[in-house]
Amino acid sequence: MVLISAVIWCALVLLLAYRFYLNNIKRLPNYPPGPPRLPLLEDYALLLLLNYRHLHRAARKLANYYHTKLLGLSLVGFPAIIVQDHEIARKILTRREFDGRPDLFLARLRQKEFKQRGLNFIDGSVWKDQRWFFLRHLRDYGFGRRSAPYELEVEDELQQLVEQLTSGKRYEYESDFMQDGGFVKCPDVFLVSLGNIFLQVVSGERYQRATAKSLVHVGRKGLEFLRNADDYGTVYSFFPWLRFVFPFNIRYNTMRDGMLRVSSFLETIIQKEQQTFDPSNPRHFIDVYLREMQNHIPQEDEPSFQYDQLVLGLADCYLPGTSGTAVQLAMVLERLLLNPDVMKRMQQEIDDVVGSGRLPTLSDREKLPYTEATLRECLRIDTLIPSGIVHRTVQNTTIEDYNIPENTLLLFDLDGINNEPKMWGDPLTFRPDRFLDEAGRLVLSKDRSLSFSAGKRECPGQTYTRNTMFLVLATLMQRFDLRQRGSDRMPDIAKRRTALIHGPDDFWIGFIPRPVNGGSQ
Ligand code: HEM
Repeated sequence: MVLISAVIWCALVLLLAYRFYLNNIKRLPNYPPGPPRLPLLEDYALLLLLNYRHLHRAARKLANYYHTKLLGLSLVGFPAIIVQDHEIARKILTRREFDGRPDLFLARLRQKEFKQRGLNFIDGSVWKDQRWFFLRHLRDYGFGRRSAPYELEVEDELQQLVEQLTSGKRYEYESDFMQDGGFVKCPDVFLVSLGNIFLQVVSGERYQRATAKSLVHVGRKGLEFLRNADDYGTVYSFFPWLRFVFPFNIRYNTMRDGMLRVSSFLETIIQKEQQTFDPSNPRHFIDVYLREMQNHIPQEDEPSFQYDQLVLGLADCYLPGTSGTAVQLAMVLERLLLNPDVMKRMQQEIDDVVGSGRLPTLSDREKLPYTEATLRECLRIDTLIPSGIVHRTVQNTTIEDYNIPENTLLLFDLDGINNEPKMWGDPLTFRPDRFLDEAGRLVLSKDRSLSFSAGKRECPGQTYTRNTMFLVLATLMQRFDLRQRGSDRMPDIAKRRTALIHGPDDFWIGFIPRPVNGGSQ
């Protein structure tokens, strides 16, 4: 009897072990190479062990170890593939079966009631409709295209930035990011201008300097989300209940509070506009969306053209347009501190073409190829979103002869691709000239970077971002030299961290006015 029981127990244990092996460790047939699927935190734990500061670099290390450009992992209960190669990434990004998004808890925690809303983390027909509507109608108010009235507003906003940097702090709230001697904290110093430049499109209004405290506050909250989330879903997408457990609740609360503050700020703006809304006379994007909400008959479980979709859709634009772009600009300034010759050459170009009697405009852009090339080099070498935003396969498919099941996650090592030695030769050298020909003309085909991704999910803010960053950078270079505080060290690129975005910790920098008659100092 004892023997029979022992045999039954052994068989049971073996059976359970075999099931565990099949479900958790055995790799899918003909699946890209990678480590075995580990229990609990799966390969996320391995990435944390290899490089918890930069998960995308940990994945690259594993890909090198397995000699593959397509690394097969397992994340949040799904098979996952990390694409390391430029050509393969471009091919995948243009195939429709890779356009889905996974339903991650990280995405849901951004919404008040944990609903899947916004533009970043929805898919299917709702995503197509919403993305189209946002882009189509934001453009009407100047987003990502030439528009004389909008450009005048942007110019006025940048004039205010120049005034602020020249005259120093005036309001109490500015002491958090402005010190005597023209020193300001990055990225905070850009939050008001970038906030206003975006709000002009969506609400037709900008905050005056005296009342712009809320733009700094909400920009900081956005940063808290971007600096605490990560591109692999965070531990909360594996175990959402961890948000109730100390000390995991701290990071969770920071992310959630950050996102909810951004949303509630945008809600305040929407509600203000609702009070004077007239459907026959739309004044800006919010009005156009509110009008569509009135005309739209909601279907069950279909969030198109509903209030909470407007809020999170705007948040998905406001966050990268302010906090994200401010960090990218902060990295531009770091590169210029490290490469003063590049800064001098840009200043010379701007002096020659624009002079100092007016601010640079988008019409000057073609005649400022070195400035444009510098911006492109910054976006390449310092890839803001190193792994992009995770995609999902919507059907069984293949990549490079590997079988890829439906619901596989896809991450793209955009940072690795933008810095591939094979493609760039000397990727770690900051060299804007790589985008110019012998005559100093910009050659767009030389810019094969993927900082904004590609395909149908490509960043819809790309043109808007390039326009805005060009104007900010050209204005700053025309009007100021950069200087560090005596006690500060030169930027150390190796000290940066990667969360959802890559970037430095906050730092201080001095803007020293240049002579107004043009010419470098
Ligand atoms: C330096 C600034 C920016 C960078 C580097 C950047 C980069 C990216 C990347 C890599 C993606 C992922 C694309 C994919 O899934 O394949 C993305 C998506 C997105 N970006 Fe940007 N972005 C920036 C600024 C902006 C701005 C200013 C806006 C809007 C005002 C914006 C709105 C979006 C939206 C809505 C998506 C999701 C698109 C979709 O899922 O269809 N981004 N961005």
